[in-house]
Amino acid sequence: KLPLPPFPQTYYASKRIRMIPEIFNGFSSRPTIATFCTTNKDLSTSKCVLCNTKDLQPMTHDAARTLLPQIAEWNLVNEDDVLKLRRSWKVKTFTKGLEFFRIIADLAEAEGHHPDLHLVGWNNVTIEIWTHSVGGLTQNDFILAAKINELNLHDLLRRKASN
Ligand SMILES: C[C@H](O)[C@H](O)[C@H]1CNC2=NC(N)=NC(=O)C2=N1
Repeated sequence: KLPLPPFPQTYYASKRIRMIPEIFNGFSSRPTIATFCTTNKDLSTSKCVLCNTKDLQPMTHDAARTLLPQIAEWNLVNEDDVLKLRRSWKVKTFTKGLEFFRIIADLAEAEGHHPDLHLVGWNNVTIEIWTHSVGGLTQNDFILAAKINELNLHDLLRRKASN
């Protein structure tokens, strides 16, 4: 395994980079040109692709770690070797939790990409996002997470306890 070269910003000059096999070894071997989102704005204004797109492969842990800073408050988890994105919120009431799910459902339907929704202990919402068709993470997951971060869920959420 070659030591991974540092990711100089030049790679993102035109927001299009040649996939470097060593870094994106989860992708098809031949270097492909892909639009690589470089800021949260890019992710939240991108569109999910169909998950049955040919050549869609799970991204490497390193690639996921590189993208993670662009989706504030989301965590990267590894469950039975499946990388997923996870974020939790506290909602004001159980029914506001269901309203939360409704908003997320409309977004997911619009994107054709769907999260796993959990509502536990009446007011704890957790969302997990991963691409089931590839058994791991793809850019779709980061796009959906970025779009969830742009939603104004203020009236559904409990104010953070001011410490
Ligand atoms: C064809 C269409 O893209 C697939 O059925 C979609 C639907 N929503 C999806 N959502 C997620 N998270 N993973 C998938 O693999 C997936 N597949």
